[in-house]
Parts: sequence; C-alpha cells; structure tokens
Amino acid sequence: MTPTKSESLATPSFLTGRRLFICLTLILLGMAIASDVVFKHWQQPAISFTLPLVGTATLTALMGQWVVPLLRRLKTGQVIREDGPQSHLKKSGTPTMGGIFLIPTGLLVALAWTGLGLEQWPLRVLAIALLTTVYGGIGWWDDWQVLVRKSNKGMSARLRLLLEGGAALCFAAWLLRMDPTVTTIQFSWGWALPLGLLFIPLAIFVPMAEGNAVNLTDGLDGLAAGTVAIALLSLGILVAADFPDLMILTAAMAGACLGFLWHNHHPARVFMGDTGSLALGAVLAGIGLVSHHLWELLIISGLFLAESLSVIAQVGYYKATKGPDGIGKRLFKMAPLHHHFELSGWSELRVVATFYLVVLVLGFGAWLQGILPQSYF
Ligand SMILES: CC(=O)N[C@H]1[C@@H](OP(=O)(O)OP(=O)(O)OC[C@H]2O[C@@H](n3ccc(=O)[nH]c3=O)[C@H](O)[C@@H]2O)O[C@H](CO)[C@@H](O)[C@@H]1O[C@H](C)C(=O)N[C@@H](C)C(=O)N[C@H](CCC(=O)N[C@@H](CCC[C@@H](N)C(=O)O)C(=O)N[C@H](C)C(=O)N[C@H](C)C(=O)O)C(=O)O
Ligand SMILES: CC(C)=CCC/C(C)=C/CC/C(C)=C/CC/C(C)=C/CC/C(C)=C/CC/C(C)=C/CC/C(C)=C\CC/C(C)=C\CC/C(C)=C\CC/C(C)=C\CC/C(C)=C\COP(=O)(O)O
Ligand SMILES: [Mg+2]
Repeated sequence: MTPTKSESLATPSFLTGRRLFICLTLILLGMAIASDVVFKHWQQPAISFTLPLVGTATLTALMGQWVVPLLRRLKTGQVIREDGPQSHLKKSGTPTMGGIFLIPTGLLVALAWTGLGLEQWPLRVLAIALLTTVYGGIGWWDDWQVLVRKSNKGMSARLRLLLEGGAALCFAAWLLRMDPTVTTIQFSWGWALPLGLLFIPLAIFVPMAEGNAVNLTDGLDGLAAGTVAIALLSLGILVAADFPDLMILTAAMAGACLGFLWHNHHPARVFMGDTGSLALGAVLAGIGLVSHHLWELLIISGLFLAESLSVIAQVGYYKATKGPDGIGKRLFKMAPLHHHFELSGWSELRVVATFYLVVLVLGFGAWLQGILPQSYF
C-alpha cells in the first residue's frame, strides 16, 4: 500500500533509532580510524582518536546501565513543556540529568589519557575540563530547579547567563595569560584579525553561545549527543597536528556522547538535560578558543547556530508583530528549528538523521575550506 504523504514524510521504513545509532557509530569509527591512518597515530597508539573514542564510549554505555535506573529511582523524570510539540507529552517521566554520567566520564578519561599518555601535565585539558564542569553544574542546577518546582521554569535566564558569563571570563583570563597570541583570530587563506582586548568579549560570548545553542538543540532523542559527537571529531581532526592533547579530549568526549547515545537514541531512556547540553557546548568552545580554531568552530557549529537564530528570530518577530490582543505572528511553525520540521510532518528520526547529515557536511566543509589553496580567494 503506498504510504500517505505524511507517512512518506515521516520515517523511511528501514530507519529505526537503533539503526541510526549503529550508522552513526560506524561513521564516527570510520572518521577516527581514517584520521589515525593519515596522522600515522599507530606508531604511538596512546595518541590516537580510535582508542579513546572506543574506550570512553564503552565506559559511558556501561555507566549508563547503572546510572539510568538510579535516575529513574530518584524520580528525575523530565517535565515536558505544555507549549512544546504535543507529540512530546508521551516522553513525560523520562529521566533527565543524564549529563551527570556523560560529562564526568568523558572528562576523566581525557585527563587520565593525556596525563599518562602524553607524559605532560594536561594544563589545557584541565582548564577546559574546569570550564565544562562549571557549565555542567549550572545546567544541573537548572535541571534540579525544574524537577523541584515540577515546572519547566528552571533557574532565571538572567542568573544563568550571569554565571555562564562569569565562568567564561575566568577562562578567558587564564587563556590570555597562557597564550597572548590567541587574541588574533585566524581565518583561512592566511587572513587574521588582531582583536587585542576585544578578544575578551568574544571569548565570553563563545562558551555562552555554544552552551545555549547546544541546549536549544537538545530537543529530540539523540539529536544533541549525535551532532556534538560529529562536531567534536570534526574539530579534533583539525587540531590534531598541533594539539594532540585537545585531539584526545575531542575523541574522549565524542566517545562519551556515543556511549550516552546507547541510552539516548530513539526512543530515549534518558535525556542529558541542561547538565549535559551546556557542558558539551562549553567543551566545544574551550577547544575552539585554545586551539585558535574559532572560524572552523563557527562553521562546524552551523546547525547549533541555526537553532539559536531560529529562536531569536521567532521570539523577535512574534514580539514585533504583536497586535492589540497581545498575539504575534510566527516565522516558523515552532522554534527551535527541529520543532518546525516536526510540526511540518517529519518524524523525530527523520529530523535527527537529517541534522546528523548537516553536521557531517559542515565538518567536511570546515576541513575542505582550510586546505583549499589561498589562490582561490
Ligand atoms: C525558550 C526555549 O527556546 N526553550 C527551548 C529549550 O528549552 P529547555 O528548557 O532547554 O528544554 P529542556 O532541556 O528542559 O527540555 C528538552 C525537551 O526536549 C525533548 N527532548 C530532549 C532531549 C532528548 O533526548 N529527547 C527529547 O525529546 C523533551 O521534550 C524535553 O522535554 O530547548 C527545548 C529543546 O529543544 C525546546 O523545546 C524549548 O523550546 C520551547 C518549545 C519554547 O518555548 N521555545 C520558544 C522559542 C517558544 O516560544 N516557542 C513557541 C512555542 C511555545 C509557545 O507558544 N510559547 C508561548 C509562550 C512563551 C512565553 C514563555 N515561554 C516565556 O518564556 O515567557 C509564546 O507565545 N511564544 C512566542 C513565540 C513568544 O516568543 N512569546 C514571547 C516570549 C512573548 O513576548 O510572548 C514557538 O516557537 O511558537
Ligand atoms: C556571532 C559572533 C561571532 C558574535 C561575536 C560577538 C562579540 C561579543 C564580539 C566581540 C569582539 C568583536 C567585535 C569581534 C568582531 C570580529 C568577529 C565577530 C570575529 C568572529 C570570530 C569567530 C569566527 C567567532 C565564532 C565564534 C563562535 C564559534 C560562535 C558560536 C555561534 C553559535 C554556535 C551560536 C550563536 C548563537 C547566537 C547568535 C547568540 C547566542 C546568545 C546567547 C549567549 C544566548 C541566547 C540563548 C537563546 C537564544 C535563548 C535562551 C533560552 C534557552 C537557551 C533555554 C531555555 O530557557 P528556559 O526555558 O529554561 O528558561
Ligand atoms: Mg535544555
């Protein structure tokens, strides 16, 4: 029987959450192995993508076997917002705060691996781990407030942005002392932009932007963990040559996302919550800032940027078009962007698979634009 329009828009029959998870695992493994071959990491296995990726993925998946039931017992069931997509109401009660095992596992493996494997004190990894932990703590507090208040109103947005900004400022201060050359933004084709002290507001903006953007993206089963895993590996490939410690951090955190996806792929048994999403944005931002790869990070983060811009545009347009009745107009069926596709008849799986593809293309584009000869521009 031919599928109706909505069914054909919904999910291709072969696509299931588990198959999408397996497909993503194979893609990430392929990216890691190919990069290890190109960089000849086999000569020194401690410095590789594949081993920390696989090791952390396995560890995180095993951790989840214990933590997910614990979160369920602790009644950390997600409060689903009434004004979100109605299709999400059936997710009510899914344990959230899954970031409490995703983030520490990835960071601890990265610290141990770089400390032992590189025989150097992983100061850069430690600083990024600290920023990530603070952002995860802010997210955890927000998740906790939501659970305690049984409403989707967490910590006030103002307080949250203040705490995020403060943490980012401390990180920026450390970074400027550690590496004053970081104030010159490197673009491709030899272009550079010396920002001087203007680097400080940018360095505050990036972690806040990435953290909140990943938080907004964290709205469908497996969406945030999968897209961030791709983004991390894509960034890791770009920094591998000059920053082996940061390469290992990207592989470990991508592995943690992959292990988390074992529990979070559709239908999700756990959500990462703001605990995980804010932290994952922070780790992306920290690596981009420390490695002088903000331009490439911006390209790789294109989907996260689109999700944020969709919210900003929707709210701004709604407020600008409010009539006497206080009702405004909408640019999208619903923001963030993934909800717009859901309300357009796409199944959750179809949106997630498409968004994975988008981030893969962006990651490839970030790499390609860096190797194109300068003569082209
Ligand atoms: C504000 C925002 O963007 N929130 C999004 C963000 O929420 P967050 O708290 O981080 O979400 P959680 O992490 O707590 O929950 C995640 C949920 O995601 C699912 N999930 C997660 C992980 C996973 O593995 N699987 C999953 O399935 C699960 O359901 C979880 O519960 O991120 C969320 C995830 O992406 C987004 O869903 C949140 O977006 C919601 C829908 C939202 O409110 N977005 C706004 C941009 C918005 O306004 N959207 C409207 C639709 C809602 C609406 O009509 N709102 C009214 C009332 C607004 C007033 C109130 N929200 C407020 O803050 O004052 C409305 O009038 N909105 C219009 C557009 C508006 O702008 N009004 C302004 C404020 C005004 O002046 O009136 C839309 O786009 O139409
Ligand atoms: C866009 C950009 C680069 C701006 C720079 C801003 C700045 C301060 C610059 C100062 C220095 C200067 C003058 C620079 C000029 C030269 C320049 C711009 C160089 C560029 C160098 C470069 C390549 C930078 C790239 C940096 C980078 C990687 C950016 C990441 C972009 C991204 C992924 C997202 C951006 C999102 C965005 C447009 C704004 C985010 C605003 C923000 C911090 C938070 C808003 C969050 C939001 C939309 C909604 C809040 C609701 C929520 C998150 C949750 C729900 O809340 P509740 O329901 O639980 O209450
Ligand atoms: Mg959230």
